[in-house]
Amino acid sequence: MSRRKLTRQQRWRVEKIQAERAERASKKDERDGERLDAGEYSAERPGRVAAHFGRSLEVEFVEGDSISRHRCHLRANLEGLVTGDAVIWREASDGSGVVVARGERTSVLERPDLHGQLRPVAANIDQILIVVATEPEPHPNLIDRYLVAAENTGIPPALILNKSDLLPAEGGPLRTMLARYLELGYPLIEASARGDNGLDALHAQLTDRTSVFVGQSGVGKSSLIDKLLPEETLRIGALSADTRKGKHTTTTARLYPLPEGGIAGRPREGDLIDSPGIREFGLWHLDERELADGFIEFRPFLGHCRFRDCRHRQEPGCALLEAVERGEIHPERFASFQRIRDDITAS
Ligand SMILES: Nc1nc2c(ncn2[C@@H]2O[C@H](COP(=O)(O)OP(=O)(O)OP(=O)(O)O)[C@@H](O)[C@H]2O)c(=O)[nH]1
Ligand SMILES: [Zn+2]
Repeated sequence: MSRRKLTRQQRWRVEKIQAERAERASKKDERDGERLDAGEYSAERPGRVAAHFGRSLEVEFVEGDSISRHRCHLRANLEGLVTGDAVIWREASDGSGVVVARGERTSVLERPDLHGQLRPVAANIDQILIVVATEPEPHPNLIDRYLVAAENTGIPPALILNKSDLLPAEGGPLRTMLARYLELGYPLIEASARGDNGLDALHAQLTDRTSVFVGQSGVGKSSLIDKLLPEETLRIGALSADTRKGKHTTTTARLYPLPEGGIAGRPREGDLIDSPGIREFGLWHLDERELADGFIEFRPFLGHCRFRDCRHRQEPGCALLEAVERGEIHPERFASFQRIRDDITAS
């Protein structure tokens, strides 16, 4: 494991300590309602939730090229804010603040909590970057699973083929398979966290958007993020080295500004939201209809089967089966759909 990766894991642990501090500070927060009325806060400003710690938040405030972060607490009636949320906040003279309102969400990523209930973990994400590599080789149907999950959130996905330095000269089976997704209209970027191959294309894909990286362990998400974020950005939020080793911690999703070319001090190019929970993004609570709808090339045929409750197995007049026959749906994608359906209906 790389040294920088350890640093990131420590940082996630440090967030827990911050959360505990915030909890202690929250008692003091109760007095702030009175301070608001007494006019001790600035006028209202737009901001974005950069991290969430128990009862307080870190709000990012962008003014021209300068970005500042402010520990904020919430007005009593504001609940359920997540990283990435647009907010209205007011700053106190000591740089802390209070969040007074939440903006509309354009999208939300959810995952199940300990009780299996879906909870939002991040909001206003513009794209899901699905990272794959030749090594580790993707599990069967893995890419389709990620694509379906992404389609279900309404957030556009793009595919990143990392470790392009390991691709055989003739391309190899993974690249051939990925060409199919390009035909379906999904953006595909070949990149390498070793060297600079594809980095320009990756930066272009990230520009003016809020992105998340997902993908199976070992494909190089951390390595790519290390390339995109300068060291000081990665250290945001780390107050001191963690001393409580081995303690289970819940970690918050974090919003990082991406500077142009990954170089500190350059203007912001886009944003990245990352957390272990987001990386494990998957197919939560999908039913068969949502699954079929997640295969974008199936959509024109859905609702056109002879039987309204067609399950697209062997039914006569099945519009999907006919589309496979005519070559309008790739048989591998259809097989993948069937396999995932069998998995989700078996559980
Ligand atoms: N050859 C090559 N190796 C890479 C590349 N990117 C990452 N690696 C290596 O692949 C291994 C896994 O990379 P990570 O960045 O830790 O992968 P990850 O996706 O973050 O894994 P998790 O943190 O477990 O989710 C490391 O040994 C990296 O050095 C690449 O572009 N080319
Ligand atoms: Zn059918």
